[in-house]
Amino acid sequence: MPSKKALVRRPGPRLAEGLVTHLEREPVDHALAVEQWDAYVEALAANGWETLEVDPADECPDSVFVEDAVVMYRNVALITRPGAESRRAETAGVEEAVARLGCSVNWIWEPGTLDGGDVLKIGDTVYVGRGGRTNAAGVRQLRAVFEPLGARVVAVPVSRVLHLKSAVTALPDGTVLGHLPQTDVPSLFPRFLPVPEESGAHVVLLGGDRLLMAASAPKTAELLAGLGHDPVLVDIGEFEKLEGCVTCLSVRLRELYS
Ligand SMILES: NC(=O)NCCC[C@H](N)C(=O)O
Repeated sequence: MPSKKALVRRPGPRLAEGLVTHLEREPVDHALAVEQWDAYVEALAANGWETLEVDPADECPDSVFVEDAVVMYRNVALITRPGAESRRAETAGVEEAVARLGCSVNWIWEPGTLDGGDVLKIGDTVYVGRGGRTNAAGVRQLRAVFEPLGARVVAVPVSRVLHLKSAVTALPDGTVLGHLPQTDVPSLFPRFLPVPEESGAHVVLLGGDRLLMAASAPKTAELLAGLGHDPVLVDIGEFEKLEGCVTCLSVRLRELYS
């Protein structure tokens, strides 16, 4: 039976200093961010996910974006080496959390860099964005860890946004959702559905027809509802100011052995 656990990490006190690369910096309201994070975690729980808090990494402003620190394939964890130096200390607590859950653990090593936000899994195909945070050595190391387990790793150029999953994610049937102006090479994906909003490209599969999406993408939510999906909207505006998306605030663990 598939597990439904999700790792999350509470926003740290330095959140407002988080990195911005493709956006103008805007002030972050810390109290509102914490409220939005609570509501995000609550939405996961309300949809049957047991949420597990990773120990804080309070010296790292971006630690709330927990998905960048680990990539899961089945019950195998690949601890990343984040492309931004200020994020490297985030991985220790995540490594501890996945090890405690019984995952086998692998690592990206120097000179490789890889952010979890650059990895999109659709069945056994693992798309990896090669861009500002993930380098060629990181792609090679990811391939070496996951291909022997049966994954097919497809590297995808990313130049217009922070991470591959800032541009595209996928529906339960494998259709890739993307906002065309942000997607370098849409033809790399076998089924591609353009969406009308940048944040509409980000969905977290909650199970069944349910899709967790940002409240900032109402037109895409309507489009997807019209196609028989069930969008669950959460306001993550304070995290969007730091280039965060619904995907990056959790790591879902669906294939743990227990
Ligand atoms: N996977 C993600 O989309 N992560 C968002 C990370 C945002 C953070 N401010 C960063 O620049 O690393």
